[in-house]
Amino acid sequence: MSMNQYMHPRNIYKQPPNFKQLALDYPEFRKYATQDVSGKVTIDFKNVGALRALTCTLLKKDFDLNIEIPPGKLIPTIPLRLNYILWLEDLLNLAGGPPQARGIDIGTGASCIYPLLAARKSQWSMVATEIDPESLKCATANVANNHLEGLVTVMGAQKDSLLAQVLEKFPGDFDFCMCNPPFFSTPLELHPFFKARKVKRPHPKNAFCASVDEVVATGGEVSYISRLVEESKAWGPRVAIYTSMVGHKSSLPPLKKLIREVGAVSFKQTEFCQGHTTRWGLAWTFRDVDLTKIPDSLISAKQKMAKPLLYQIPKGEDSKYKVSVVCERLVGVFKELQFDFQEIKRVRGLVEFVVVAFADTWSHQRRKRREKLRFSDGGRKCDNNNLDSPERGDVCEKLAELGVGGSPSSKRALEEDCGFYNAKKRKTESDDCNSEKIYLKAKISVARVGDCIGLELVFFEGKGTKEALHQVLQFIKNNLMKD
Ligand SMILES: C[S@@+](CC[C@H](N)C(=O)[O-])C[C@H]1O[C@@H](n2cnc3c(N)ncnc32)[C@H](O)[C@@H]1O
Repeated sequence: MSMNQYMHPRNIYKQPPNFKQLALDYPEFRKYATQDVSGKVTIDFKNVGALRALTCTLLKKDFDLNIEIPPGKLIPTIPLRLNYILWLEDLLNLAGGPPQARGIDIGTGASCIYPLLAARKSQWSMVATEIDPESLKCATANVANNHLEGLVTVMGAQKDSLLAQVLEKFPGDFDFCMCNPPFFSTPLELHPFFKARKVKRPHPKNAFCASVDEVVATGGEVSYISRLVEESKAWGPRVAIYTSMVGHKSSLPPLKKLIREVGAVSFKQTEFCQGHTTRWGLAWTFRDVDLTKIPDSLISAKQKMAKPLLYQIPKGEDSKYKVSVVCERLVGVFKELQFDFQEIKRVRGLVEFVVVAFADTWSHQRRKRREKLRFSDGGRKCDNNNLDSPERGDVCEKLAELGVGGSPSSKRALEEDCGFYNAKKRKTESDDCNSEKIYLKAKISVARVGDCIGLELVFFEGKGTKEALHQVLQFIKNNLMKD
């Protein structure tokens, strides 16, 4: 499935480029364009020349940038690169940075894509580093050809350092740093067999268009970005927001752990989607900025489609095992937790509520309950819902299929994508805005499925993140049907 719909909301390539028009307007692109019997114009994505022409043409058409990419060097996909720049814009707005930000691009490549886009699109001033002499030469030429030397400085770099060489050479603070690291640890990983790591995952559709040195580094991206995180610890607030792209989902947990360990104040994770490719972005800061506060409207549709939490209410006495009784008790729980709540739908076998919490009113109660259990029940976990029961699986599956109350159809699990860590909470003007005060907003539905009753909880927004919803579900499990 193409994931263009999940691109950043401001990405102009959410609407795919019109290849027919590109072929009419740009002779270099036309060379690679073919028309099928239905009149549809396309290119061969396995042809490196066609990919290079597409990238150069889009840069020319949409950003008035003229770039050269030598044979064998990485050809950047523009929609994905633009996703990263737009996310940086959001982060910088959050940090109250100046409109003309000052940034560092680590490993800019022959195209110098990020600094050129940043300078042309947003007038940011950029220092770009590169270790490969040929790429360095080409990046410098690309900047000059576009008359952007006033905003972009390209500098040769040493392999053993990522940030130090820039921060030692250029005084003053930077608003951000960015990095598209070499994702792989060995050239073997570039083989299509390894790239299609999962049975269900299709083989890459595009030609491989980079040199091995550009995309392979000892230890792969985890080691590379870990170096960046370690270096960021040394430079702390000299750079307002440190960021990196991440190529593999499996790299996120160790990196987030390290970000926590080096004492970042807050961090944020995002997804960059384009075509059949998903990449991730990590941002962290040592300044007093809460990166988790990216406004909801800017979170991609995919992130909003959080996987709902499902729970089958264990069967008890017949007279109490009714949707109406469960709802009554649920309302009791909402009141106990001081939720603002509203019933938004009631049809046969289905009731939906929207609930809003302005503080965590459940954690203490969980602790007290756990303690009570430890003494009364020998520490056995009180979860009368048998997680291994096949029946439970069926009901949850059914609930998910039903998409109770229009819940998201996507079943892809989403990771916790932000953290508060040591956030030094400071009252700001925006704290007075109501939505900023929301700790948790969610939809909670009660539905009958066959002869069972299930709950579905969907996270909407709130500082408590999805973690808070997990905790609320746990509270409901522990309290809903108790007498
Ligand atoms: C995956 S490429 C990214 C190129 C470009 N930023 C892009 O997104 O298309 C990684 C680049 O980082 C460069 N590189 C690797 N280690 C580096 C280091 N320590 N300092 C600066 N550049 C480095 C490589 O030569 C390569 O050009």
